[in-house]
Amino acid sequence: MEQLNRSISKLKPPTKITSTATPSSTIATALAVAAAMGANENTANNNLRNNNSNNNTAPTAVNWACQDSSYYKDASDSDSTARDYCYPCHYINLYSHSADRRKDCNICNLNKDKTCCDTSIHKDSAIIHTQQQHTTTQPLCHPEPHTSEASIAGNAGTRITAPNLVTVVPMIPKKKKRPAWDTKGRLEDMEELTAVLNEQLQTSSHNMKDLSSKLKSSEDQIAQLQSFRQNLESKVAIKENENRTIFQKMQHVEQDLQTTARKNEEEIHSLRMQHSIHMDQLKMTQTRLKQEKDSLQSKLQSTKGQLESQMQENTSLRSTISTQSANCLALESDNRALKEKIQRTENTLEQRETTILMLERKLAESRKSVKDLDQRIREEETIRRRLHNTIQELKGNIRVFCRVRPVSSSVNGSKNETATASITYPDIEGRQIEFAHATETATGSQVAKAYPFTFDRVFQPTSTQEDVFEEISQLVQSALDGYNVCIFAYGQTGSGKTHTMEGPLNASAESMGMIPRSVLQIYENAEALKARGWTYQMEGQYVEIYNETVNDLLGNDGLNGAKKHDIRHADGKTTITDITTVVLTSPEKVAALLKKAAHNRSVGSTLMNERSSRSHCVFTLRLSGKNSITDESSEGVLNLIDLAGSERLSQSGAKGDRLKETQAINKSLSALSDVISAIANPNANTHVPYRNSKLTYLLQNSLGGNSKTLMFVNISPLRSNFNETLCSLRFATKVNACTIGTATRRAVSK
Ligand SMILES: Nc1ncnc2c1ncn2[C@@H]1O[C@H](COP(=O)(O)OP(=O)(O)OP(=O)(O)O)[C@@H](O)[C@H]1O
Repeated sequence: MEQLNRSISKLKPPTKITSTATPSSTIATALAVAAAMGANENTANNNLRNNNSNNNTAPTAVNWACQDSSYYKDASDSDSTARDYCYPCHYINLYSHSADRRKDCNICNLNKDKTCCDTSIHKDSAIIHTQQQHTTTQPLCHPEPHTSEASIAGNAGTRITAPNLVTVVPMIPKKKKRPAWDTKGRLEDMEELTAVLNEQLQTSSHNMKDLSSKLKSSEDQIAQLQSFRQNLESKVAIKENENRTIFQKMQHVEQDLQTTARKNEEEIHSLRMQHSIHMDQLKMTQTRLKQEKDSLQSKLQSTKGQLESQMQENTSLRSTISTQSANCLALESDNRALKEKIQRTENTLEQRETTILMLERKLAESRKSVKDLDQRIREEETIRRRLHNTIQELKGNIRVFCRVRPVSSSVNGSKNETATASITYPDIEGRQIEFAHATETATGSQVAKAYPFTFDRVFQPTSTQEDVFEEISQLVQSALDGYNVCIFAYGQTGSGKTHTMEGPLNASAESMGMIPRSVLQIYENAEALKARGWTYQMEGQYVEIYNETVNDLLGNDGLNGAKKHDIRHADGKTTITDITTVVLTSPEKVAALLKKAAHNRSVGSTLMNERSSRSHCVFTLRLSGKNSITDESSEGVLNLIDLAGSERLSQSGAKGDRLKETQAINKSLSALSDVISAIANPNANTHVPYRNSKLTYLLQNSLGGNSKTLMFVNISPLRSNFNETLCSLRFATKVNACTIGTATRRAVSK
């Protein structure tokens, strides 16, 4: 059986039905063959019974379908796809092998829920289940043809009747074999057998008739089936056409698909490229993000640390807040107390406001009186200036101060050279100085002789720059008031003229000379006078007279007559051509000016000290004042002069250029002496020889009758310098004896 099943399952399903044999004809043929071959009737009967019993297993389920269930899908088959057709007979397995659902009817293409042309085809699910079981458990093709209940679509009304297979063939009784000698008995058995066989023959004839009629009906059925087959073939042809069309369509679709696939491949390729680029970018981004992540993590760590510290701080702040809350309560109570206090204060304030109003009235009155007082001060300022001038006049318009320089610690030499002269200061007012010097008489004996001198002021070696300036500050004030003031230092080389007028290089506040101190005082006084309506403009010039040549110490052209400068006088004013004039707006600017002058003097000669002692230096400060209240104006000039050393030619032993220098110096100093003598002469018609030297010509307006002049005579305390000191003191006495006219103020009152 299994072998048969396997061989059947190997059969390829035919596309067309080629055999017209039906299952019923197969059965009849089987019976006929069995009979013809004299096969044991028991075997034939058993086959029939088996078939009947098989038929009984699923009598209804197989009525409408091919009974050769071996062509149907066995449940155990690995191919799980259910077959729709019985391929050999082309009958239709209407049902799916799935037990829980029914497929569409393959004949009418309608499912059970719709009306089929032959409703008998469709069975309920229970029957299908039975069919299922039958199909899976019955491998052989059922001998039964389609039942009378079954019908084929397209052949509705034609029913195929099942053959009657229950006609029983009489059985041949079994008898004991008779011995050979029992001829009668054997004859009787033969007769009996003949009767049975006759009966069987009759029955078989009868069956033959039935079978013939059955054959006829089967042939009808075959005819029906053939027409059904033709019907199906035409359907198949239509389907094949449809298949071809579908196939062509499929080819088109395939081509389209291939084109699309190529396009897709290209797209995929470009997408892959993009993808790789994106991947690279993503990797870079990933790296960057990783770095950012790392930095963020480190930041997070630090932030966590900060957070923790802030939390700690928070905790401490909370405790502070609780403390502060307590303090706040205390403060609130204080606040209440303060409010009460404020209320009391406000009351007091109101009283004070009344007082303030009263005071404001008084203030207005006071302001008026202050204004009056200011007016009086201005008037008194004018009076002060007049009185100041009167005092200066009383002191004398030409005054002489003597200053003895201290013995320098750096002085080296023999004992005679470093020995100091015998100097005394007899009066307590500080106006007298007396030298005691031993002189040889005609007899050769040594006689001590006294040389007393009296000046307006004598400064001892211990006197400071401040002491000296205190005495001349009144004259400086006169320049601010609009007078011409001339202060010059006279004396031998090294007697301290430059120290007195300028001070040492890089001087401190204490060691500053008369020039910087005068400028500072002028600035201070000018500032103070601003309150009284005075504003001043200051201009500075610094020139050197060397060998009767005027050099500009503030210019950039160098010295030694690089540029020729002429002295001019006009309208009581002295000017020098091509000279540098610096507007002085602050004391610092004056300091810079002095520094530049010192630099120019130093570059003028490699032997700076030599040159400085051989030239006259004149610093001129012009002061133009204007009073915006009184509309007054004033123009004063302050000349501060460091004269060249006054060595006597006979004693200096100079030769060559030094001789020429000394001659020029002596000439100019002698001219100065002559000018002062002429000015001091009471005869008004006396000629004043200003033009005899560049120095006197330059100082013409400062030495004249309308100026205030102060001469420092600087002397050395050394005995070795006694003769020169004596000469200087005698010249100073001569100057001091002069009485020059009253100085006039260059002021305009409008
Ligand atoms: N009153 C003083 N106190 C301290 N030192 C002084 C005083 N007078 C002069 N000297 C010092 O004596 C030296 C010479 O002084 P200074 O150069 O002022 O003399 P001078 O008369 O200007 O000489 P020259 O005619 O050569 O220019 C300087 O070193 C200076 O510091």
